[in-house]
Amino acid sequence: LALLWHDRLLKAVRKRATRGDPQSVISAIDHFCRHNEWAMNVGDEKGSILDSVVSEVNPEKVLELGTYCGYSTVRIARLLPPGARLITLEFNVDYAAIARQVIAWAGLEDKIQLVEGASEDWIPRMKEHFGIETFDFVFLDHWKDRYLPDTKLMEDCGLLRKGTVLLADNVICPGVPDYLEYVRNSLSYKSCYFKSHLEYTKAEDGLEKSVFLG
Ligand SMILES: O=C(NC/C=C/[C@H]1O[C@@H](n2ccc(=O)cc2)[C@H](O)[C@@H]1O)c1cc([N+](=O)[O-])cc(O)c1O
Ligand SMILES: [Mg+2]
Repeated sequence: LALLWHDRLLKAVRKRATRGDPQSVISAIDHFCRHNEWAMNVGDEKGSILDSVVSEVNPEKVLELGTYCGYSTVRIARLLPPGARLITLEFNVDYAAIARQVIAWAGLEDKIQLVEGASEDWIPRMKEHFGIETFDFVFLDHWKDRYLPDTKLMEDCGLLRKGTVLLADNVICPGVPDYLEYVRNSLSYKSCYFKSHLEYTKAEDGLEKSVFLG
């Protein structure tokens, strides 16, 4: 059933969005999720906060944990400077297949590398497999119980440098209490909360921006 729903999402994108126009892909997904069937994309309201943080950081190397349908992948990649690269990790093969088509429709394939597998397996391989020393920006939007262990894993693998920005979705709903407690109390991070709403609803949710201090 999930796959059928995702096919309807793809049809909506193909119908409403213009090939090669990322903004129209974003609007098409938001329209579908607001008027047809809710989905756990970061959405338009939190998405514009994401946009402003990405524009401020202007990153060369980006890691996204949790591609899902590729909505935030397209949102981020459309703002990246030429030559910048986004690696996005997706565990579910069905979601990955949808995301690849969404990314292709937006015309952003050459900026994005979608990797299928678990974050804990791929984070330790960023250097030898992708030649990545450190990331400038990380967007966390995957399983909520993985935010903290994966952040510690990125630290241990030396993938964070002084000034790397972590931006975490859903810090209120569904919530990531252990991650929040860590980044807000650790001396290695400067953290701040951007209050917003859960995608396509009136419930509170927000993004936590945490700068690694080295
Ligand atoms: O649960 C949520 N997100 C979990 C996302 C998980 C995604 O991350 C991938 N992944 C990729 C790599 C991995 O290693 C593990 C999973 C999974 O295959 C899935 O595509 C969520 C829930 C609500 N909600 O309102 O309930 C709202 C949101 O914005 C959410 O993000
Ligand atoms: Mg989310």
